[in-house]
Amino acid sequence: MNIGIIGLGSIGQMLVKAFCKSAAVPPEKLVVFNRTREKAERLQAEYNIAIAETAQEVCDQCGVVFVCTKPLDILPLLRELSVSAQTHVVSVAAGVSIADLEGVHTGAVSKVIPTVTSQELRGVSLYACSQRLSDEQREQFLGLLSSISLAQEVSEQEIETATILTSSAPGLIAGILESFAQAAVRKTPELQIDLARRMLVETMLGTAMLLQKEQLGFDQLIERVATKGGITEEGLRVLDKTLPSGFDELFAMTESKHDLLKQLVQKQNTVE
Ligand SMILES: NC(=O)C1=CN([C@@H]2O[C@H](COP(=O)(O)OP(=O)(O)OC[C@H]3O[C@@H](n4cnc5c(N)ncnc54)[C@H](O)[C@@H]3O)[C@@H](O)[C@H]2O)C=CC1
Ligand SMILES: O=C(O)[C@@H]1CCC=N1
Repeated sequence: MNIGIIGLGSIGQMLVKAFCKSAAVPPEKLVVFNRTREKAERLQAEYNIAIAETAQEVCDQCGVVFVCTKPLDILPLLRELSVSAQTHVVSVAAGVSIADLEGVHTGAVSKVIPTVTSQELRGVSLYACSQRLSDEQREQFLGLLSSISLAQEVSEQEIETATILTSSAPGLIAGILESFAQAAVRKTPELQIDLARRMLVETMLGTAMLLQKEQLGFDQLIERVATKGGITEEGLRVLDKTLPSGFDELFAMTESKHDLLKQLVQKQNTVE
């Protein structure tokens, strides 16, 4: 069965690369369409995927179609298309619900929140499916997500907060690391910023591996690093003072943005 991808921005491209890297989908069975054809051609040069002339062609040729456009482009695009009820439509958009998707497609629909880290076959794909999926469709869908990530089913109540932890997190972590590196250089200008960044990346990789390989809890790792009466303890005290309120604000602001997006999507449902 062919797998379709409409929209080749960050996430559409990640899916192409990850499905090819994991060998979950033979490249010739990946059928893609992007508004700007050059993006598709660049990917084709590397992966030998098939390029469709239109989004409709993707839907006509594929049993599963990942729609990877921006949230406000999802429903208008699906309304324009004529998609067989046999086709499983998967939206990756934040703020577009299963009910929204069921309103524009008569067949099976799912929602997945992928992460850019799945290009390295790591990270978590959050997903929620409609009741309309057959056992076979569900198994195939899970197989695809599991080939590129840890596939985690979540309720639509959980998905927004979980999105911040899994899908926004690579960007947020990069922001935290940049701030960490900049502060180090402000403190000690002799230290080169690029060296500070490289040190943090290597340290982050090592930290993640240690946590995972030894199945350490965060508290256990802290205990291992923070020598009693030592230096790290002082740093942790500062973080305890400043981070909780910062993260509370982060979740409040991202929730507001999710709410705004959902309102705009709902407006698209009522305009006709
Ligand atoms: N970037 C990320 O890490 C994540 C993004 N998402 C979701 O993925 C979706 C896409 O996000 P990005 O990839 O970051 O955006 P992007 O702006 O990089 O990509 C959107 C792509 O869709 C194409 N496009 C727009 N309308 C189209 C149409 N009618 N037909 C074909 N192609 C069309 C654009 O040319 C562009 O290449 C959003 O809905 C976002 O919520 C979800 C999880 C993570
Ligand atoms: O920032 C965004 O809107 C998308 C959804 C989650 C990650 N990136």
